[in-house]
Order: sequence, then C-alpha cells, then structure tokens
Amino acid sequence: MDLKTSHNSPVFVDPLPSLALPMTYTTPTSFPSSGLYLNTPKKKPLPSKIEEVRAAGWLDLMLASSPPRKRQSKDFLPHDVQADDLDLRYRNWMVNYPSALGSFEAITELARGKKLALFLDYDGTLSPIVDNPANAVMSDEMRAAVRHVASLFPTAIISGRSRDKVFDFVKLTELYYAGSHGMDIMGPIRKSESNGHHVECVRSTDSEGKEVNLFQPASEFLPMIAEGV
Ligand SMILES: O=P(O)(O)OC[C@H]1O[C@H](O[C@H]2O[C@H](CO)[C@@H](O)[C@H](O)[C@H]2O)[C@H](O)[C@@H](O)[C@@H]1O
Repeated sequence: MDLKTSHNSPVFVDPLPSLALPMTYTTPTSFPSSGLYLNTPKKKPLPSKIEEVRAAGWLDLMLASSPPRKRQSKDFLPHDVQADDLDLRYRNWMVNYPSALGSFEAITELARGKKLALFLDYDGTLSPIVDNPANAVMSDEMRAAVRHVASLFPTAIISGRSRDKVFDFVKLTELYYAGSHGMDIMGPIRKSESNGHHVECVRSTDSEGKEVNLFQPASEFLPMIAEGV
C-alpha cells in the first residue's frame, strides 16, 4: 500500500485511485433528517484530552449517526421508550440507510471493469452483536469468506476498536486493519510497493512476527484512545 499525504489530507492512492479513501480531519456540522451527512472542511484544533472530546459534543454526534439498537432488552430501555418505538425508529433509520444487498445488481454493474477494494466493519458485520464485547467472536465460516474475498480484492477492516483487538478476533494477515477509527493502520507488504514507500508508513512486525506496514497518522493520540476504548 502506498500512502500519500499532505498536512491536511492523507489519502490511500495505491493502486485504486478511483476508490481513494480521504481521511480529512473534519467535524460534522449537522445530521439532517434526510440522512445526508454534511462535512465542512473547516478545521478545529485537536483536543488533548478525552474530556475535551466529550465537552466538544463529538461523542454525542457520533452516537447520533449510529443506528438505534434493534434488539435491546426491555430492562435497559429508558422508561419513556417502548419496544415498538424502537422498532419504528429502526425501520425509519433503514429507509435512510438501506442495505447494499438490496442493490447488489446495480452495484455489480457499476463495479464492472473497475479495480475494487473492500472495506468492512467488524462488530455487527463480521461478528454478531453480543452483550460483552470480548465475546464478539467471528465464525470460522465468516473467516473463510473474508479470506476468500481478500484473495480477490484488497480487503480492509475499519473499526472503532483497537487494531490489536480486531486482529486477535480475525487473525488473517493478508488484510488491512484500520483500528481506533483509522488512527492505527496495519497492512500487508505487497510485492508491487518496492518504490514510492511513504515516509509516514513504517515497516514493523505483527504479533506473529510477520513484516507489515504500519501507518499511524496521529500516533501521539493512541495512548489516549486506548484509555477510552
Ligand atoms: O466502529 P465499529 O467498528 O463499528 O465499533 C463500534 C463499537 O463496536 C464494539 O461495540 C459494539 O459491539 C459489541 C459486541 O457485539 C456490543 O457489545 C456493543 O454494544 C456494540 O456497540 C466495541 O466494543 C466498541 O469499542 C466499538 O466502539
């Protein structure tokens, strides 16, 4: 993987320019009811403490953009929220954020002739949602499916969890892992990347001693993030 960056916007560019993943540091200004998610390029100074992140309202904004939990024990529902309300809110949310599987043919058509990369979430996508995050184990069947797809396309898992935690569940060295919401990225070393290696991308070894690329665009914040997750 070749990572190119400016001070403002590190971008994956190799070898998939049409699928480049911009990682501009922006904050959402609003969450319109239409489901459209507007970002402005206006920059805010980076917070230095997790308390500042909370105070800036960013955690609330992230929660607002997450789907309501479909299955939630009645015991844990706030007293003014009924299970039926929750189902209705979930169905409404699905109108704005429909499943890509419902448009599979159209997506296949758009993808024809293009180089593809696959970006996957972990919790609730590759593993079931369970009460204890430590038990969110991926099935062998799912692991085999991900291994197969990774043999066809560059495949990445992007998670709010730390990179190590996701890797411990998945254990496929051929994948890219973007942990801590992209602050901590690990990827396999590809034969094609002998030149143009990015200065912020460093060689390291994974927990099994295999050589990997590490890209940690804000490594100074990783201890603070580890404290919060
Ligand atoms: O950004 P994501 O990769 O989608 O991670 C979101 C959170 O995932 C995990 O929590 C979720 O899954 C748990 C296990 O099924 C579940 O118990 C929890 O209710 C879900 O929110 C993870 O534990 C969090 O750290 C991530 O932020």
